[in-house]
Amino acid sequence: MSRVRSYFDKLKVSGKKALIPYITAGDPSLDATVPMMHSLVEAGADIIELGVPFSDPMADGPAIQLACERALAHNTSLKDVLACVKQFRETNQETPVVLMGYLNPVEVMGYEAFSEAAATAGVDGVLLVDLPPEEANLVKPLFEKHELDSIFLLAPTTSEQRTKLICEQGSGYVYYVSVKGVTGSSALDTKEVAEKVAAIQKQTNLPVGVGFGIKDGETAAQVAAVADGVIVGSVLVNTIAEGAEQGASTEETCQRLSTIIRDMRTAMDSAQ
Ligand SMILES: O=P(O)(O)OC[C@@H](O)[C@@H](O)c1c[nH]c2ccccc12
Repeated sequence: MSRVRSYFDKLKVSGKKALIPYITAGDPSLDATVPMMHSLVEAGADIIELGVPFSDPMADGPAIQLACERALAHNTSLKDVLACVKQFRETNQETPVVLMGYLNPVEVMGYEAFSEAAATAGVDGVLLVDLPPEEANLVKPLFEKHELDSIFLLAPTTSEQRTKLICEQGSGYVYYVSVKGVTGSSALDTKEVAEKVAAIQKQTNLPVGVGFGIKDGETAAQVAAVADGVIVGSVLVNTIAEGAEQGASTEETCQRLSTIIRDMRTAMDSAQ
């Protein structure tokens, strides 16, 4: 069984929900990425979504677009991102790492070469925003061969039929996007999320993670009450950006990220 699935199973036994932070690799620097990953885990993160910077991140709002720009400004490549995962794995073999990005850099590296390199580095799952499940057979056999989970997005507008297909094609977990729009949005409707997640859970045994618009302990706890995982990106990425503007040290930025994650962890656990 994949590290992602067995981690979710373990959480279920202890009655906890997964807290899944997203950061963009290479932002503000490549050197800061691995220390930030470790800090997130120490503060209570369960799975890390590591963003592969891309020049045209069409599903991302301004916060993550700028993070991609900062990372690309010093030439962070897919190879660099994989090197981060490898370095992270030197001292952490438990925390699943999911690469989050767009198809183009993977295509440039080559699907086979990417799958092999990702698995060797210690990546557990891959979410390619612009790879629709209908075209997943391009890469899925390779991901399976290398024991990489394929994670797909479900939107509020996804039909029941397509939800079924996504659940069949996906592994590890499915990602329910809580609102129409881009990352960093603000209007999350917990009631609507609860209904959608329940409908998805009827279709699949895969854990359902929810992301978009979760920015504090309160929203994290509300979502944790109705889903298997809580995914949080822009609030962390904005904190990283602020630190970079103020000339904060990596340590200082790590501490700020820890505070946010710790608050969410506490709120999520006490609400269970
Ligand atoms: O930023 P938010 O609103 O907290 O949502 C998480 C999201 O950023 C992260 O999962 C993510 C980063 N890039 C993406 C692209 C598509 C879907 C999801 C993502």
